Amino acid sequence: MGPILLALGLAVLAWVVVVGDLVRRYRPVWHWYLIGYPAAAYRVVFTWRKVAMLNDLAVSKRPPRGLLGDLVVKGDPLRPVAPRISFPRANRMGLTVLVRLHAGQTPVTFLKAADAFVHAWKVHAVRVTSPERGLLLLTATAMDPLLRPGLASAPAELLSALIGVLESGGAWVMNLRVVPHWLIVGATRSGKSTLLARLITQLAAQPVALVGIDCKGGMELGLFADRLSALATCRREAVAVLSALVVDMQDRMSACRSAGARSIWELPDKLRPVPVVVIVDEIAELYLSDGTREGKTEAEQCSTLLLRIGQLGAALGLHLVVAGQRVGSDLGPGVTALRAQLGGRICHRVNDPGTAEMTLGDLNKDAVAVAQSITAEERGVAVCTGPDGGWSRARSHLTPTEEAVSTARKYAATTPELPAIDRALEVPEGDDK
Ligand SMILES: Nc1ncnc2c1ncn2[C@@H]1O[C@H](COP(=O)(O)OP(=O)(O)OP(=O)(O)O)[C@@H](O)[C@H]1O
Repeated sequence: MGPILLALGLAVLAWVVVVGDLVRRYRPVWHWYLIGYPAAAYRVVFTWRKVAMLNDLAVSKRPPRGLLGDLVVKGDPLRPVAPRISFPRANRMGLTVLVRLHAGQTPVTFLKAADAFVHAWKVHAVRVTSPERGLLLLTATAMDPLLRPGLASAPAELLSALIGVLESGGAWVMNLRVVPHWLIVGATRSGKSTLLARLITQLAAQPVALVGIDCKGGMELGLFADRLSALATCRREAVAVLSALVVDMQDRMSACRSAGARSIWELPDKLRPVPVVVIVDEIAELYLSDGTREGKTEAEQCSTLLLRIGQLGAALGLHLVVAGQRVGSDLGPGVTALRAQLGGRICHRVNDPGTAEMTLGDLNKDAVAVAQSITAEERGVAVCTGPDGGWSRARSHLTPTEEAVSTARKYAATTPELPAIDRALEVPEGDDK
């Protein structure tokens, strides 16, 4: 009887392990609710006091002094008291815990302890936010939701592009009406071009002019030439295109002034010029000087023109999306000034800490640390800023080049014409050597 029972027990155990593994792989949410959450909740409740003490989250309280007749009884040791927490509440991605702060405590010490929570609770990440004064919300994600991101959805709006999914499972949207200019950085093979392809695919169907500046000979943006209203493939052409855009910007300004409008969006439909999105691939190619006087002048011109569009373009329907492998002050002072105008930031894996710092450091130090921890395997993963000043890890939808190219071709006939730029790009006769 004994060996039969043992064999039966082992068979049941093996079955549970195999089924558990299958559920984890194919139904991760079920696995989380059935197995992951109870174990994590147990860890949160039973490790809370210890983690709080080790990370200076507990406050030392003096026990009440006792009175024994006329004598005050003293001498009890100080008692560390951890802040009170709610019972962990499960959600699809992980769990949340509310913490009631002791008087005098601030969220900063809890932010520093986020890593300690991750290890003690064996979860992927813990975010600390404060929904109201005196309360903290610890949001733990069980596993990296960006490993197998689903498809998010977002309402179709003019100048808005659904790029991918946020770590929270929500839609990652670049809405140029809300955040007019963007800086996208990432080392080689980190996912920049895929993201630009996604952006172009999303904007292609909209009544928007797309202008490409790709000084790597047009290798990247040239693929979408059918849907581009203009494409500059070298710095000389970039100066011509940007100068024409600045002239166009001045025309838009006068149109708004004479109609008493503060932006092109206040103009009547008939008078409203088409919005223009200028996509720059590899910003360094515009700013780095080759040592020649001509190169230096062109770099300075690009810097000044981009800055002008960044400063004045938003209300006039001129938007910048600037991408590059790295941005740093060595590209010249103009790049720091331009960065200040590019309110939207996307930082993929980068090779040097300086680039992550330059991209996100002026907005949020924690975001810099998260961007620096993106690995080479996490292609398409980035830290992006949100419209509310917050930030998140996110992953772009993988848009294959063929799909992006065929979408560009499909909407080629709707490409708005920008004659001023076409004229600027025409090679003057006798200058075609
Ligand atoms: N969101 C994504 N999901 C999955 N894979 C991705 C994603 N984005 C990019 N990749 C993969 O990473 C590879 C490199 O991406 P991409 O060409 O966009 O990088 P890049 O940063 O533009 O590189 P380079 O600077 O060399 O052009 C692509 O071939 C693609 O397969």
